[in-house]
Amino acid sequence: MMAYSGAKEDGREVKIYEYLDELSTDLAEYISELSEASVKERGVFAIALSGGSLISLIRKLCEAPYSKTVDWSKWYIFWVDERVVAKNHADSNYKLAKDAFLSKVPIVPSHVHSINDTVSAEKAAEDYEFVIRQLVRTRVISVSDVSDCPKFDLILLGMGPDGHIASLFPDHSILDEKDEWVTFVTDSPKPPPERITFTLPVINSASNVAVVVTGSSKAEAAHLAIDDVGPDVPPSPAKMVQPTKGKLIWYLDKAAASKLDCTKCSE
Ligand SMILES: O=C(O)[C@H](O)[C@@H](O)[C@H](O)[C@H](O)COP(=O)(O)O
Repeated sequence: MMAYSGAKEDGREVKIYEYLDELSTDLAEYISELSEASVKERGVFAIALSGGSLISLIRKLCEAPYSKTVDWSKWYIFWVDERVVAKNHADSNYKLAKDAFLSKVPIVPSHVHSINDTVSAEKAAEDYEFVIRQLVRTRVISVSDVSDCPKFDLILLGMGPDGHIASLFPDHSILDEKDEWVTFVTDSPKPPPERITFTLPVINSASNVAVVVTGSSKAEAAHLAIDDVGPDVPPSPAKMVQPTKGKLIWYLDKAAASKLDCTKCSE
């Protein structure tokens, strides 16, 4: 049973689940509904994945009914962030998604847009932005009418205990990046150090963003990102996820939600 689902004043929704199994069932249903709506509206579904625990939480999409009901041929896959390692390396977000998800559903191989793993982080970010530009031009990826940024149908994020999302880490100058769509870091505090990442303007231009957070190690970061903690606490990267026109949903398990202020959470 879901413990709590509440819409906040600013259009965000926070969903809290007693059991991981329920969270992942609901998440699969949510993704399949967005896919259906997007295919109906635009003929395609452009989704960007992160790495980490998120991937195992979307695994139900590979099972019935979704394995059969989702229009996989219309899916285009991107990575919100990627570690700059070979695609067959254990640290690769591509490999993680491929092994646990993409290889189990009939996605068209040419619709899977992973990074160039043979070049530097800087060049990989540049190449990836170029790929995205081409697909915006042909409207495989929609475009935001407010920011000129790509408008992904869905961006899926995890969050670290330090409040990072994608490869946007706290107190990093990358958080101020306004011009690039995809940028790089060579000093990630979470290994491996070299990564490429979507920038905040791209994340905040998406039609839908879901932040999926589980486990007690993330409870404090979830509280700081979701609750109103006043102007004295500098916003974490996760708090800076505020889609301009899109919809934001937080999917939390009970442990990750254990430090939220919300009074209704225990109802
Ligand atoms: O490449 C990465 O490291 C991920 O894309 C990263 O942004 C991840 O989503 C968070 O670190 C949460 O990871 P966990 O859910 O595994 O804690």
